[in-house]
Amino acid sequence: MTALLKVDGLSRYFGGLAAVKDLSFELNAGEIVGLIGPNGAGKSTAFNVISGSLAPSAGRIQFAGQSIEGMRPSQVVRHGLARTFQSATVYPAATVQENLYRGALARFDVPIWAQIAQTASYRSALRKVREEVDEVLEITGLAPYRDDVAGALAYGHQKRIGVAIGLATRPRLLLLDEPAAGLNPEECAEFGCLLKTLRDRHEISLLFVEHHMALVMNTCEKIIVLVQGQKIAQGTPDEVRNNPAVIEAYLGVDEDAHG
Ligand SMILES: Nc1ncnc2c1ncn2[C@@H]1O[C@H](COP(=O)(O)OP(=O)(O)OP(=O)(O)O)[C@@H](O)[C@H]1O
Repeated sequence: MTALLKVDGLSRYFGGLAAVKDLSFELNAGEIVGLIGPNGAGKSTAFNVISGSLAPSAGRIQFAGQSIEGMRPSQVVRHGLARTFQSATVYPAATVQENLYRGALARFDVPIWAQIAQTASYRSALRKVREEVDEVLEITGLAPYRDDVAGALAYGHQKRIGVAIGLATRPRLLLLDEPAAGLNPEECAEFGCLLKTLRDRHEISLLFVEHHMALVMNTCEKIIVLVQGQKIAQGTPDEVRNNPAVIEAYLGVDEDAHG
């Protein structure tokens, strides 16, 4: 099977600090993969480099057989790889629907002046994305809130808008940075269902960073563990859960075991 995403020897330094060091992994089409690790392990940096927000110091990134390292985020999105951010990153004063149009229009190279001037090219792009936005609103359960101002919605819904903006770019792979942060257990379980629906019914592969272990263990078939910028383990939830290096370095050794 050809990998959809292939990360090979990826490093990113900040001065002398190796935030990500020699990271290699593959994600196949249709997989849900979790990237976990303690605070400061390099997860967000890895996301930023893969999605084009940060240039790599070394290494290669292939997406759907094409080299994408060094591309700008807008180019990466057009190749079918989108991401969400830790903060909900919605436009709070815009309606839910307007937020999604911004995501959808990212696929078309319509400059901001053309959007303001409502040129023919902008209106044509809008027509194309209208149905797609409706579909994303349905998938994410946001359809009843389409005309509500995003900033006035509950936090759980705002997090969904972040995901919906990413989906509106019609990605083959969606990178989610801490999608469940701040959600209550019920919202978190619903979120896990949404992720599985995206993969099972809409053929979107997912790579996500998350501290919420129950969500990671219940949703991912493959987990990559980073500690201090380096991959220390990779495997199924059971393999990772039972890996002594992960238990010691990440999950923490049971204090009583020493007593
Ligand atoms: N722009 C930057 N300049 C300098 N150092 C940075 C920068 N971004 C990240 N770092 C450092 O790189 C290391 C990895 O940070 P990163 O945010 O990628 O970790 P993380 O695993 O996402 O952490 P968290 O779970 O807390 O979000 C940390 O030591 C951090 O301080």
